[in-house]
Amino acid sequence: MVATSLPFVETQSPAHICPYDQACNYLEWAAKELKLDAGIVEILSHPRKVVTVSIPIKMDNGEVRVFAGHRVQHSDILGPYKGGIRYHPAVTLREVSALAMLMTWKCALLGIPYGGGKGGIPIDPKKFSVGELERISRRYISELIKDIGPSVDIPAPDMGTSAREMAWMMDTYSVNVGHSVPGVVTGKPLSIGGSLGREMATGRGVMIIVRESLKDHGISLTGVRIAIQGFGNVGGAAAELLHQAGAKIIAVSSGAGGIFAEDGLDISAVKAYAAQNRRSVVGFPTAKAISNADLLTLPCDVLIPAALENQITEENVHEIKAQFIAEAANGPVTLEANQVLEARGVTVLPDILANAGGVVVSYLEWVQGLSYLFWDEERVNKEMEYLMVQAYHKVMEEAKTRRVNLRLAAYTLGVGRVAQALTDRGLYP
Ligand SMILES: NC(=O)c1ccc[n+]([C@@H]2O[C@H](COP(=O)([O-])OP(=O)(O)OC[C@H]3O[C@@H](n4cnc5c(N)ncnc54)[C@H](O)[C@@H]3O)[C@@H](O)[C@H]2O)c1
Ligand SMILES: N[C@@H](CCC(=O)O)C(=O)O
Repeated sequence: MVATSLPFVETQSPAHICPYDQACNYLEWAAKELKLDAGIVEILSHPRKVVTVSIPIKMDNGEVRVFAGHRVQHSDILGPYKGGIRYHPAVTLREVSALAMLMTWKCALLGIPYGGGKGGIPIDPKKFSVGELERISRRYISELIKDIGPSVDIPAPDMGTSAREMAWMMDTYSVNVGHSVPGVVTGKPLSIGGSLGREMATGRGVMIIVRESLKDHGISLTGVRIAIQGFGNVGGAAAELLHQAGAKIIAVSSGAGGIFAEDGLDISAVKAYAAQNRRSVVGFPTAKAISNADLLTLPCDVLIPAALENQITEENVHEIKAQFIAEAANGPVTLEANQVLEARGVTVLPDILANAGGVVVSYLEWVQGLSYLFWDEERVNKEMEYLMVQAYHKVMEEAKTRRVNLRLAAYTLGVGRVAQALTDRGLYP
């Protein structure tokens, strides 16, 4: 086992599976296959910088509350740290650290010039007013002014955040440094240098990877039965695009539960319903109610977990009936469950490939901003599709050459690129 202790004191993750240990197990697995030097693995199993700040905020009722805000910078060997900021009650420093590490491998796998980072605040955004969320976001980023920047660390949306928070963060950073710096975050609104196509990008990438994998198995998307856990930025967009491509979306869910329709859901109607119901799909008429746990075990062709990590574990893996699993979320399948699924012949499309469309278009947004030249949506989608399909084929080829499953293939490519760069750069001093 590689050392998985983080250089700070931290309470254990509330989930029984520690996400950071899980991330280190994946790294160790890839390192063994690549026969990496133990020193390289030791370096890569620790984040380069871990920052936790206090965020004191005056609530709407006048009360002062203090929140913790994390930013973990895992590696900048290949370029500036890159990764989203999550607002969710289950956020812990260990979770953010694990997600930062995943970003390093994801960017390396896609061949985009970034390292990996992640941020998070353990709050449920639904329980705060817009004004409170704005003050939290602005104070959080103002505490991180010295740690981020367009060539240092570039945040983006993740669970519980969107273009709105990115605009507040970009503005706060710009005001603090004294001039406008659009490149400090990606996933911004179009009005301040965002990219066309970014909002749907992660879902579009999921659709592309599912389509390519089905194609390799001689299956077309038409009529394929798909269940999707999570109906937010990623799950909602994936549902819409897969539905448009002819697939039958039989179930979707939000945090409080899901909905199921044997003959397929009308995704535009579900979207409209969720928009009116604080982004919840619960209670959608003409569909049956279903729990988030039962959604995962529905008989379907493709299962897309698009919410939290550790959803498919040793406990429920034997009940999973889908033949394809596309990890739209980060880390939804544990290593043990992954091995059981692979042994059963289930195709697991790993997160660092399947959900990379978001960071790819973040990269395209950053490139457009730096060159002061903005593209139409068709061009953005085309460039993203090219990078995603290219990465998909590289993973397939790697899996074939090494005779390993797709997750290990994706990891050997991602980890291998970072390890090579680390070796070439050498260790200072
Ligand atoms: N936003 C991006 O660009 C992006 C890119 C790559 C990967 N991801 C990953 O995709 C996942 C979803 O992110 P998002 O941006 O769509 O977030 P989001 O906040 O827009 O949506 C999250 C969805 O999950 C649901 N949810 C929350 N808690 C849940 C629970 N306990 N069980 C089931 N569902 C629950 C929410 O109701 C919502 O429908 C995360 O793992 C994130 O890291 C996001
Ligand atoms: N949060 C997203 C997007 C990151 C980005 O665009 O920087 C992810 O996990 O990939």
